[in-house]
Amino acid sequence: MGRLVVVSNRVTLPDENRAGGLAVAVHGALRESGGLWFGWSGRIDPETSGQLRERHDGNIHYATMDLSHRDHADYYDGFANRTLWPLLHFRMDLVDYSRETHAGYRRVNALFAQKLVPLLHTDDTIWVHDYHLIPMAQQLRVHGVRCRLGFFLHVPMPSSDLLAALPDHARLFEDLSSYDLIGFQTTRDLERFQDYVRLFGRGRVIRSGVLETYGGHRLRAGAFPISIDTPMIASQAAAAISKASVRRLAASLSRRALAIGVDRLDYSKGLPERFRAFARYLERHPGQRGKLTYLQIAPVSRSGVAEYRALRGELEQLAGHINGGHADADWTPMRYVNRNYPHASLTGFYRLARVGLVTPLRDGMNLVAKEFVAAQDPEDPGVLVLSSFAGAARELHEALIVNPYDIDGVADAIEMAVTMPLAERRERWQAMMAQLQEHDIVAWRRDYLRALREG
Ligand SMILES: O=P(O)(O)OC[C@H]1O[C@H](O[C@H]2O[C@H](CO)[C@@H](O)[C@H](O)[C@H]2O)[C@H](O)[C@@H](O)[C@@H]1O
Ligand SMILES: O=c1ccn([C@@H]2O[C@H](COP(=O)(O)OP(=O)(O)O)[C@@H](O)[C@H]2O)c(=O)[nH]1
Repeated sequence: MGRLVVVSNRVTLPDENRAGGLAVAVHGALRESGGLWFGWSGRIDPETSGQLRERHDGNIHYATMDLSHRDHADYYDGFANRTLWPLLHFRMDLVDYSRETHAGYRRVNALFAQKLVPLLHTDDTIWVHDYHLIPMAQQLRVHGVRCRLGFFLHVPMPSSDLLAALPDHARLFEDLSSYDLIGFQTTRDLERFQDYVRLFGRGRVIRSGVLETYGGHRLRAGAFPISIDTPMIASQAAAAISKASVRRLAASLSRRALAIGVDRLDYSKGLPERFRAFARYLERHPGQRGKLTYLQIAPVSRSGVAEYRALRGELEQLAGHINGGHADADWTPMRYVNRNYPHASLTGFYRLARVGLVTPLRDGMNLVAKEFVAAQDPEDPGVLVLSSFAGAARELHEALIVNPYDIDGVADAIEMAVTMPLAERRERWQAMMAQLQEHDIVAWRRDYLRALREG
């Protein structure tokens, strides 16, 4: 069997610590099988842009490239994160389309393909990740690459009417037909894509999972829910309890219960709504006053995009307002932190928490939801409050499933989580943990690559 070559916008180099589920999951998959990981280094440097940097660590070969200011502005901040990201998260109101950034997106995809081709072997299996790189396969085919080529979309696939509102949508989605297999997070995403192919994409759904595009090309598509390294997170969390950062957090709570949220600072994560729901919980349940501290970790993300900067300002105001209105001399209801924490500390924080708050307005999967469950103490597990609009809700049925737009409903779910009897907490946790033990990161990688290689 040939090598695995992973291509993603962002490559996380050894010893780098960056928030983001894709990097965590891809790294886990590559560590297991070995192979090449190719993509952007995360650096913008006009002097070195376009130059390939290579490095080996264990069984992983890393090849990365810096970007120029213009490429970064057009491709990453522009078309990927100001056009595709809001579109794919059902936020038509935030979509900003320009032909210039669209051209930049195609230019960087072509550049990536050109740099990757000399590194390829004929029997490689190439696995391209996410919305940044939709045209990548088509570009590689132009260079004569005949390897099996798969694509995985980490974010939601929205309703077909939204996709069809994108100028030049047919060209973009026809580019997908150069892949052999397209993977989605959930069957809902797959179904919505099939609707698009039938209604607007000038193609045919031969049967679920087998499509014929305009021009008669056949390709396969399927749902492959991404997951976590469940046993690793469980043992990391148990060990993390003795880490200094985790002990300090535990001591600072003065025996109060902890609610935790961990999200990139992104409008898809529903943070303003969550903050309001926490305030509503304090108002609707005065008997709970002083019993729960809410820690929100929200590392800054995509700060080159105006909407993200505006969100940061809004959250600072809201957090200040909530604490100003509800704090006591000896208790601050919420702690709001923009730092990025290493995974090992986070798993210890999750284990300390009675409540995990995962309430995105839309999310492809949300690995934090899964990590929170895997990190719990089996004898005294915490409760997950989970948005029905996260991909993870398709699997974690025993969480308290909420509609993140229903502020009263989320407030009451927080109260229910805090007061839930131990027997019910254990029952819910065991069911979710069993799911995560069976469907872990190894299964995700195995199922996807088997489908890609065998198809
Ligand atoms: O690279 P960034 O721009 O800093 O963003 C980080 C990642 O965010 C998104 O993650 C998605 O993938 C997760 C794993 O499948 C999934 O759980 C989550 O729901 C998605 O939002 C983005 O799709 C990635 O490309 C970014 O690397
Ligand atoms: O300070 C932080 C915040 C988040 N994460 C990790 O970033 C990932 C976030 O993935 P998720 O799927 O929840 O959302 P995304 O950010 O990819 O949209 C998870 O593995 C988190 O543990 C981290 O390592 N440090």
